[in-house]
Amino acid sequence: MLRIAVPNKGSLSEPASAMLHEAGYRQRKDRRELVLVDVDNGVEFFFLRPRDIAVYVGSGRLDIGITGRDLLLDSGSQAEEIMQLGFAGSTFRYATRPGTAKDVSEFGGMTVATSFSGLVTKHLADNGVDADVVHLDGAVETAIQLGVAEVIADVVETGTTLRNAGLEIIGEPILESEAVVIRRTGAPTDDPKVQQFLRRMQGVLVARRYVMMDYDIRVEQVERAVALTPGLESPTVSPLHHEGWVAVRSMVPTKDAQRIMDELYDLGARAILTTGIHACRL
Ligand SMILES: Nc1ncnc2c1ncn2[C@@H]1O[C@H](COP(=O)(O)OP(=O)(O)OP(=O)(O)O)[C@@H](O)[C@H]1O
Ligand SMILES: O=P(O)(O)OC[C@H]1O[C@H](OP(=O)(O)OP(=O)(O)O)[C@H](O)[C@@H]1O
Ligand SMILES: [Mg+2]
Repeated sequence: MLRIAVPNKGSLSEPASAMLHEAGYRQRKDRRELVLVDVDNGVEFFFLRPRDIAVYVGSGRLDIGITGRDLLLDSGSQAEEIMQLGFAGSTFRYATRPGTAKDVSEFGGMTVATSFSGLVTKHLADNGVDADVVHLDGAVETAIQLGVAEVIADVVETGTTLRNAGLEIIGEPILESEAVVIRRTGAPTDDPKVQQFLRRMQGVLVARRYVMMDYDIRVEQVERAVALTPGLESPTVSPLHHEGWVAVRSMVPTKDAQRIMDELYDLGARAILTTGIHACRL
């Protein structure tokens, strides 16, 4: 059985389970369930703290896991990213009270509070900055107000939490993070069970990002039309009973679908339809 670590709480938990469910796997109904065996799909899910997932996978006890890139790098585990999942997107950044420092190079002698001390210690060292790092479990924004640190390093999504704490972002992002699939560093890449899992997850991403578009168009315009809807490989073009017309079927990115429909209409296409994709294997 393939053994997979899934976040049991926090920002990663619900979207990860939703994606696994869309990929056809059983998911827990009760948040207190710790292990779930999906016999039909040959998979065993372990619901673990997001922060611990890289440790389990890095130790080789579990085959793969879903976690955040920031948590993976912070852990220092022998695990590597093998797929990006497109949710829990955030940046990891320094922040201070206005006027404290303009750049990481000015943090020397200061104290930096963070829940990601592995990541921050490495980043400061890489930049040749001699600052103290104090590890806190969460709500690190408050550390400055309470005098524990002059600088914090934390996850920033909208920036609202920082603004509410009267803090400003300093310098470039330390990293850009999102949910990722990880495995033990150097594990064999050709394990068929892992490959099948990745294809299923890829199928969910494609189903979420693309719609199927169908339209009818005059033969003379078909080259210009398919330039707008090239599809992933090549569009299907079929003859219509009505002579001089063809039907075209192609996948298009959901975010571009309305614009493409307008442009196809202007080219003379008619009966332009989009339909959702529920699942796919590329
Ligand atoms: N506001 C957010 N937007 C996007 N991603 C986030 C946000 N907060 C945390 N994350 C991501 O979630 C992961 C952290 O997981 P964790 O469950 O520890 O944090 P959390 O969602 O803040 O939960 P907790 O309630 O335990 O603090 C990291 O990969 C982080 O980048
Ligand atoms: O930029 P924003 O959109 O405001 O989001 C970022 C905030 O979200 C997370 O906090 P969370 O609410 O999980 O609290 P925590 O600090 O206890 O983890 C993160 O730690 C930041 O504080
Ligand atoms: Mg949090």
